[in-house]
Amino acid sequence: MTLTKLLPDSLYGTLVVSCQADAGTPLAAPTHLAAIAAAVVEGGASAIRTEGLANVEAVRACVAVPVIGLVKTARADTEIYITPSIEDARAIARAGADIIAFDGTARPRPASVVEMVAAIAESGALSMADISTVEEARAAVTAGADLVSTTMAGYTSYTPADEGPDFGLMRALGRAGISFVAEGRIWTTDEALQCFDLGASFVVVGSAITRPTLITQRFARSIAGRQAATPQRKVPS
Ligand SMILES: CC(=O)N[C@H](C=O)[C@@H](O)[C@H](O)[C@H](O)COP(=O)(O)O
Repeated sequence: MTLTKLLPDSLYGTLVVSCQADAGTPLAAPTHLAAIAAAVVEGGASAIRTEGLANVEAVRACVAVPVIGLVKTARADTEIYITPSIEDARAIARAGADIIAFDGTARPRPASVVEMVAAIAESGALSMADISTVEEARAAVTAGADLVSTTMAGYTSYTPADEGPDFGLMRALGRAGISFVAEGRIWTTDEALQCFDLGASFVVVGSAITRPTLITQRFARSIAGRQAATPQRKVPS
């Protein structure tokens, strides 16, 4: 059996960590993201999901685990920003990704899901369709996607943007007999375990592990809220 055929099985029941940083933020450099990737692999991450060609290359060179690659591209002609085109997918494969994540939603798009899956298969990588509904998941599976992930739940105009993971979608995917990866707004270990209880093949956690600005904001806001409700006195001098 080829490595790519074995790959999804090797990730089954594990934690994958997404290492991404928005352009212009302090960690947005391939060396920084590769260092974070190495650190989370030491902590037990079974694979790394990362964005941008230079980051995929740097992470690939730095860790021995599988790399899920994508590019985020803001285009005037489409809402689709996760690996919108066939050329993007080919470039990510050349950068060394084992799995290529792409937008698998039903929105108008430069290349169809069928075309994206075919191009990714041709590149030798596995495809991961980022979906937001059961119908999109079903269409991606029919198109031959190797994995479907709940990544886009809450990020399309027709899905609810809850604070936490979309457990409702996971439950519905399970009921429909569709294998899925749980991704998006998983902030606690309990939430990660609940994803597995609902049938997730593996979970992808990003912000809660690798975005220190967001993690710090959560602590700072929570502490500021408490301070406003019950002000703490200063230690008497
Ligand atoms: C919607 C979208 O563009 N998601 C992106 C996909 O690669 C990333 O920004 C997320 O960090 C990733 O999906 C992990 O999710 P979270 O950071 O919530 O654990």
